Amino acid sequence: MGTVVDSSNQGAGSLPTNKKVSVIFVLGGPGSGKGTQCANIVENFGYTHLSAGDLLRAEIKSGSENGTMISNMIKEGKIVPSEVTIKLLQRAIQENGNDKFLIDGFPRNEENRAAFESVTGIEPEFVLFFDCPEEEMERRLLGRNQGREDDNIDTIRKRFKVFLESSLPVIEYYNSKGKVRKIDAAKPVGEVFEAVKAVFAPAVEKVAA
Ligand SMILES: Nc1ncnc2c1ncn2[C@@H]1O[C@H](COP(=O)(O)OP(=O)(O)OP(=O)(O)O)[C@@H](O)[C@H]1O
Ligand SMILES: Nc1ccn([C@@H]2O[C@H](COP(=O)(O)O)[C@@H](O)[C@H]2O)c(=O)n1
Ligand SMILES: [Mg+2]
Repeated sequence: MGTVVDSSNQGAGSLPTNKKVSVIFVLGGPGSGKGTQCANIVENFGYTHLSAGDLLRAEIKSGSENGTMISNMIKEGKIVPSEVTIKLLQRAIQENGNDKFLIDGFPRNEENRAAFESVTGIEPEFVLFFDCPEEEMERRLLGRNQGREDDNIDTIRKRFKVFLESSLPVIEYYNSKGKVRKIDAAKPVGEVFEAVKAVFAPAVEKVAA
């Protein structure tokens, strides 16, 4: 458990200023199936899904002053400064009644990881890592058809490079702390979810016992 302090909400309003939350980071390369499996976990285990990428895309749509910068970074497959993404995550956590969150696609680099920890004081319960070969991820992204501006071959290659150079070291960091639960994400959706369930079920059984 960690505590999210909402400094923009001190002393007034209906949101709690300090909220204890349990967080699981959901990581893996672009197209590894993070969003797909988070939807299954939400349905079966009562977590709230927060996708950092979705929050950034919503921020662009909202007409925010950061919108153009975020949009340019996403088109280039680059990582948006932590300060921006962490504010969006903190707000989403504060505004949600749940206390259990899947944070999908974050932390994406060492700056994300260190800043989130120092700003929120939250350590993840564990990191769910969807491991998938690049050829399979590329095939999935090119077939996704959700109109994402970054699902084109040029940006996909840039995103793979960023994943290898900046995101994998974060997974290695958590692995050195014994926190990574690695899933073979190259299998069909149902089989991947069976492996995910095996990670979540023991925790639920312990609570029920
Ligand atoms: N195990 C799977 N087998 C085949 N296709 C899959 C599998 N999991 C997800 N997909 C499909 O692959 C595409 C990418 O999946 P998804 O959006 O869940 O990935 P993601 O990791 O969230 O990607 P991104 O990092 O780009 O947001 C989607 O079209 C999804 O339906
Ligand atoms: N922590 C993050 C997460 C995402 N981004 C940017 O959004 C793009 C799409 O992310 P998905 O998880 O939805 O694939 C990503 O390529 C980054 O440009 C980010 O900056 N920081
Ligand atoms: Mg996704």
